[in-house]
Amino acid sequence: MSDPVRLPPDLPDDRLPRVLGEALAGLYTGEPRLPARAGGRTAGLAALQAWTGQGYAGRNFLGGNVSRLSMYLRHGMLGLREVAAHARAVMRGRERDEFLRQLTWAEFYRLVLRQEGARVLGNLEDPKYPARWVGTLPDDVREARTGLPCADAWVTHLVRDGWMHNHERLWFAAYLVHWRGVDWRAGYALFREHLLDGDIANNALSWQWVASTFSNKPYFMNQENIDRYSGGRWCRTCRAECPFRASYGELETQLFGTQP
Ligand SMILES: Cc1cc2nc3c(=O)[nH]c(=O)nc-3n(C[C@H](O)[C@H](O)[C@H](O)COP(=O)(O)OP(=O)(O)OC[C@H]3O[C@@H](n4cnc5c(N)ncnc54)[C@H](O)[C@@H]3O)c2cc1C
Repeated sequence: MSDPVRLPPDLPDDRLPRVLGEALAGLYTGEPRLPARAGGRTAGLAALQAWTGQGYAGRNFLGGNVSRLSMYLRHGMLGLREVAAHARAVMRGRERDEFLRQLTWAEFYRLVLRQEGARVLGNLEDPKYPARWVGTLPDDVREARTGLPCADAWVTHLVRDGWMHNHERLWFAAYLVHWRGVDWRAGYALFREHLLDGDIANNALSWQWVASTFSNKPYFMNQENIDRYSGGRWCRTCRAECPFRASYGELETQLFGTQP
C-alpha cells in the first residue's frame, strides 16, 4: 500500500484538482476538476434541509424541481430512510407520494442487486423484441456529434456536469439502445464513468428497464414527448432530420418490427 497523501490545510481551491488529480491518477478519466457541487455529509445534510419538494409534481419536466440528492445517496452521505423521513415531515399530498415513490425505486433496485449480485450486469431476462445489439459505443455519441441537438446535449450534460435529469437519461438510453442498436451495457459503462451518482443498482437496472431485459416492454419516446418535457429546448430550432418524429405506433413498428 502506498503512503497516504496529505493535503496542505491551506491549499487553495484552484490548486486542488491538480494535487488531487496526481494523487488519484488512474482512478478517473479526463482532466481532473472539482465537481459543480460539494461532496460530503455536511453538504449532503445542507442539501437535504434545503429541499422542500415544492413543484415536485412536475418532476418529469427538465425545468421541474427535482432534489439532486442522488449523488449524496449514492455515496452514503445520506440514507434513503432519512431522506424519506425528511420528505414526510416537509412535503404534502401528491408531491410527497411521488417523491417517496422514487425513493422506493432506489430501495427496490438495491434489494434486487443484493439478491441477484453480479447477475444485474447481464440481461436478467430476454429482450422483448428481436434485438441485435452491438457492444461498442459509437464515437459520434461519445463525442456529442450525432448531429441531433438533443442527443448531443444529453451527452454534454453527462460529461460536463456529471448529472442528467431522469428524463434525459431515459431518452438517451432509448436512443442508444433502440435507435442506435447498442447494447445497454455500453451505456451503463458510460454513465458509470461520468455520473456523480453513477452506481450499479439504479444504473444497471434502469438501463435494463429501458432495454426490456428487466421489464415487459422496451421504453421509447417520440419527438412530441421530448419537445413537451424539455419545454421546446431543442425541437423548436432543430434543423436535423429527426428520427423521433413519428407516432408511437409508427416507431414501434420501425424499431421493434412487431408490436413488443
Ligand atoms: C438509464 C438510467 C440510468 C440511471 N442511472 C442512475 C445511477 O447511476 N444512479 C442513480 O442514483 N440513479 C440513476 N438513475 C435514476 C434517476 O434518473 C436518478 O436517480 C435521478 O435522476 C437523480 O436525480 P434526483 O436526485 O434529482 O432525483 P429525484 O427525482 O429528486 O428523486 C429522489 C431520489 O429518488 C431516487 N430515484 C429517483 N428516480 C429514480 C429512478 N428512476 N430509479 C431509481 N431511483 C430513483 C434517487 O435516489 C433520487 O436521488 C438512472 C435512470 C436511468 C433512466
